[in-house]
Amino acid sequence: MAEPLIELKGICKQFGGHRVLDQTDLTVYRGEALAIIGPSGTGKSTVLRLIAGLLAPDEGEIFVGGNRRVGLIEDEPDSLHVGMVFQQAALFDSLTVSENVGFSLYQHSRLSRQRIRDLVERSLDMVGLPGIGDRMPAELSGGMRKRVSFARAIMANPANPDDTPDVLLYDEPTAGLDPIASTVIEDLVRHLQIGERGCQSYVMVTHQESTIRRTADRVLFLHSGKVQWEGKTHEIDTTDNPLIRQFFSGSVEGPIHVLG
Ligand SMILES: Nc1ncnc2c1ncn2[C@@H]1O[C@H](COP(=O)(O)OP(=O)(O)OP(=O)(O)O)[C@@H](O)[C@H]1O
Repeated sequence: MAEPLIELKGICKQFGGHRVLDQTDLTVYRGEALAIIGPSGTGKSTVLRLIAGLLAPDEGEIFVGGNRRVGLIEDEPDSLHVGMVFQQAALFDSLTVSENVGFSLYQHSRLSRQRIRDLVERSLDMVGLPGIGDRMPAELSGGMRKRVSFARAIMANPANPDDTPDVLLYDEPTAGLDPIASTVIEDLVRHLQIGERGCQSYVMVTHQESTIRRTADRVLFLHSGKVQWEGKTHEIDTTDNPLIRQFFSGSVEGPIHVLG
């Protein structure tokens, strides 16, 4: 039996009187690649922020590595290192791509500038954007900026192996990317999972079908405040669950109502 890394038990969360999560139970197991999917506004990013300790539940308990979390991550660090890859983070427009990607190492490490530049170039290479380190963010397309943000998010400090997270959270890393750029990121997510010093466990929030199929081993479908379906990724093709059938067919007919 796989070991639970993160457990959400009976979580309720509401915003402005709207209950987004309603007695939600959810477990992330060690070594698994889990996708959380579901219609827009159903609370997927909220779940990631709860897992990350950036948001506190109104009710319920969160266990991280078997320990009950009290408060937010800023109050008390977790016993496990939860890493985040939130690509929406804006780039600094006045810095070059290279300075953006290496920002954290320039600020907080004792590595030489040349070493950081080499690491930055490797990271840019991994997202399929070699040789653009001297450009300014304004010169890039939206999709390129997103990949540069991804390159920044996966920068590791080789002088500090403890940097490797126990679980990584990805919030829509391929949204807005063309199919080929999406494949580059999807392959990279898997590569980061199995690679040397990789992080074996991750939670992926995505709407993109290719990303669900290529990066997840297990899928949770969130709707109306609860996990309504869970299964192995290949089971999304065989289940007769009406929510899954409607979601993957894209039909407006069915139990999921399109938000206006
Ligand atoms: N800080 C907040 N203040 C007010 N409302 C919020 C806040 N965060 C989330 N919400 C609301 O909670 C609901 C769920 O938001 P969330 O971003 O978790 O959904 P999601 O499933 O990730 O959506 P999408 O797929 O569209 O990104 C939405 O109605 C959203 O407007």
